[in-house]
Formats: sequence, structure tokens, C-alpha cells
Amino acid sequence: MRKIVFVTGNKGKFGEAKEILAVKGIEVIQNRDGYPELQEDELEPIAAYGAKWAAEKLGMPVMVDDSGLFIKALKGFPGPYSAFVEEKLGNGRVLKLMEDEKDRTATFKSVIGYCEPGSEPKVFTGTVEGKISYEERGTGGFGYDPIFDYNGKTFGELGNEEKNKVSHRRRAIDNFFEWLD
Ligand SMILES: O=P(O)(O)OP(=O)(O)OP(=O)(O)OC[C@H]1O[C@@H](n2cnc3c(O)ncnc32)[C@H](O)[C@@H]1O
Ligand SMILES: [Mg+2]
Repeated sequence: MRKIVFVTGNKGKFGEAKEILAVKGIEVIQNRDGYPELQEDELEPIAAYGAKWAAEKLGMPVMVDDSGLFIKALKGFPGPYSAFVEEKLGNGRVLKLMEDEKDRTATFKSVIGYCEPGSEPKVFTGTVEGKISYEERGTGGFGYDPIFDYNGKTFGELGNEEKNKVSHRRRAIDNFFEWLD
């Protein structure tokens, strides 16, 4: 069975990637050592740099996943700052920022960076469109899931199995897997 090391400190991301890739016959092993996260306004260079850095450091093939929530009415905020905003503000205050906004459109984006030592990194992108809810709903998932409404249910309400069929992460991993084959 093929094994890939996933460098991430995020338990939610790891659990999802593990489930999605298990179906494809790939075992994912978590490494929590982390990598330097560039400050960029796009996720792709952050994922590419992180994957390259970690592959050279660990001397084995690695994947990383840099992701974020892009809210249209907030000009794409929090986007690449999603982790920082989640930690400092949380979902409640993101909803507060959205209080008077009629356009609730938002995009979740995941960029998988993959790199083998001595090679150039590859990036694979997945997105899913949804709406920012008016209140937090559901206890499933992690991070922004309770405020991301996908066809009437938040990702927090959907449950892992359903989320994994349609999520940004699923779509990015599908693209990655297609290339791997
Ligand atoms: O160690 P890493 O992999 O960097 O883990 P992280 O949590 O710092 O992750 P990012 O730097 O990619 O920041 C992404 C932020 O967006 C959140 N996020 C990413 N994917 C999500 C998803 O599927 N559902 C809800 N929130 C998500 C996540 O919790 C972070 O706060
Ligand atoms: Mg991070």
C-alpha cells in the first residue's frame, strides 16, 4: 500500500484526507512538525513552498494542505489568513462582520502541495461554493464548518461522509490522485 506523509497540525484536515485517500488505497501518516507558512495572498505558493521544505527536511514524499475560506462580501477575507482569523476571532465574530451583508457567497478552497525530495513541488486545487449562514449550525467537522452553508445545510450539519463527497479538500485530493496514478 502506498504511504504518504501529511504534514499538518490540523486534526480535522488529517482525518478527512485519511478517509478520502483510504478509499483510493493510500495510507496517510500525520506529521505534526509543521513548515514555514509564507505570507502570501494566494494559497498555492504557501502549499508549494511548504511541501518542498518538508520533503527536503524529512527526506520523503510529503503532502500539505493550505486552505481557506474566501467571503465575497469581505473581498475574499479571511482567505490566506483563515487560520489566524479562526484563532483570533472565531466564527461568531466572522458572522458579526457579515451582519449587514445580503450577498452571503463564499468559497472554500484547498490547495494540496505534494513534493518528493529533490523534485519540484506540485499543487492541486479544489473549491466548493456555499453561503455564509446567519448563525452557527451543527457540531460536525471543524473550523468554519458550522457557518458554511452548502445547499441548505452547513458543513457542520452534513457529517463527515457527506462533506467528504463534495468538499474543497475532496476535490483537491481527487486532482492529486489523478496525477499520482
Ligand atoms: O497545520 P496546518 O495544516 O497549517 O493547519 P491549519 O489549521 O493552520 O490550516 P491552514 O493554515 O491551511 O488554515 C486554514 C484555516 O481554515 C480552516 N479550514 C480549512 N479547511 C476547513 C474545512 O474543511 N472546514 C472548516 N474549516 C476549514 C482551518 O481550520 C484553518 O483555520
Ligand atoms: Mg497553518
